[in-house]
Amino acid sequence: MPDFSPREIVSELDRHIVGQKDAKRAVAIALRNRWRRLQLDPSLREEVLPKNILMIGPTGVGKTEISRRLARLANAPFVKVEATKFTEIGYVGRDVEQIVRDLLEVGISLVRTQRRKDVEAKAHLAAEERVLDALVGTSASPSTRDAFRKKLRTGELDDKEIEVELTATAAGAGGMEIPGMPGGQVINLSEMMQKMMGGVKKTRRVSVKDSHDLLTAEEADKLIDQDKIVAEAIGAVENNGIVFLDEIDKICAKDGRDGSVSREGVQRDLLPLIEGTTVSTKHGPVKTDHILFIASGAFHVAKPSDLLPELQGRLPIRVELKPLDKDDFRRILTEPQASLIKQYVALMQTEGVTLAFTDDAVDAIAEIAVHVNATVENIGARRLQTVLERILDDISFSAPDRSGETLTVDGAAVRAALGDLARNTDLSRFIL
Ligand SMILES: Nc1ncnc2c1ncn2[C@@H]1O[C@H](COP(=O)(O)OP(=O)(O)OP(=O)(O)O)[C@@H](O)[C@H]1O
Repeated sequence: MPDFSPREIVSELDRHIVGQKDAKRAVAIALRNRWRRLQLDPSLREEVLPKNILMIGPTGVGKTEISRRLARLANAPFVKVEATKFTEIGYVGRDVEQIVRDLLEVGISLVRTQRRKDVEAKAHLAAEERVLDALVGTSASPSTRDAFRKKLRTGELDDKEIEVELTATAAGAGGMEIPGMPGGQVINLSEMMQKMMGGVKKTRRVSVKDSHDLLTAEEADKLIDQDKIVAEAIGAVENNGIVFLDEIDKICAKDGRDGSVSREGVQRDLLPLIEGTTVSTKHGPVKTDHILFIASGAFHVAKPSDLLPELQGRLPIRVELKPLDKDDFRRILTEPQASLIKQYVALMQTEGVTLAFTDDAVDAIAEIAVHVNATVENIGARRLQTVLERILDDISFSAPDRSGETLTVDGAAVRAALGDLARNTDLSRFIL
């Protein structure tokens, strides 16, 4: 786990998210607390529970984005779940445990990617040998092999087709849940087959270029110990995992009137996960005590105090995210490291088109987004995407024919493209 200070975490989040200082501070402290906890004596470490967070704010103002970026920064397994999903018909109480199983799958693929990277150089060489075997056979003289190796490295042989034997790995292959069996009792057929037959081999015809990634991944998997990956992933989930529970306000009302599952019931089901329980998964038990839960909701109708008292107690840190105004939109368009405008400029660059936006244009886009949010529906910063897409529709379509040109979008162009549309509420309901 990286040992960033709260200040460093906030400044890292600042590179992607505009404003929302309180929320950034809260998640930064939560992350640092996890690092602090891991420095403690093991006996005390078990006692320190995470201070889960309740984010309150309208849609599209950065709640998910802050949590997702935090997870990426911490290299932490992360899942986002809509709490309302569990009010659907057909829901059975223990489905909430699936959250932890999903989190573990995310953790496993995170750890596997890291470990693959660690052995990449070695795996790369081993894969090269296998490509050479396929090209010249195993009995070719060393000088022939070397000659081909050179050609391989310069990419001369990229398009040549070869036959390679690949193992159908258990990795990623789904397990099969047996109806009626308690959750987590899963039979993984491909894993069983592998154990019985020592791996199922399959011959595939692929180009030299494509074979390389496949073989490197396979060689890397041979170099890493799968059991260790699972053990490490369980550790990462238990100590470092983050669950983002969206729409928690929607499970506040006392009872679903439409025959769906009682909302309070869903809160009760969620409670043990947040309080700390052990969930059985096909990879083994996972303890949830130290998983960080970030719950989020608009709380337009229901209030945090409408949640079950036990749940309120488990979400002690409350942060409010502010609605975004025109100035925020202007900054969101331009400041973040991969802001929407930077993305469009880069995309057009691939066509040889130089796209530029004047300050006046950014101003006009922000203004239209605020206007449509106010008159149609407030979807926060997501509105910028629909507005920009509309403005750049023509340019996007004709870009391949305009290679070499510089296209400047100014305020007048924005207003010309959208002014009438934005003023017509009925029309913008469909288009913007
Ligand atoms: N303050 C912000 N700075 C930069 N980008 C933002 C900001 N707020 C929202 N966005 C962008 O808007 C989009 C939606 O934001 P996000 O997913 O965080 O919404 P949210 O607040 O979690 O809403 P919901 O509860 O509906 O999921 C994302 O693409 C995000 O990058």
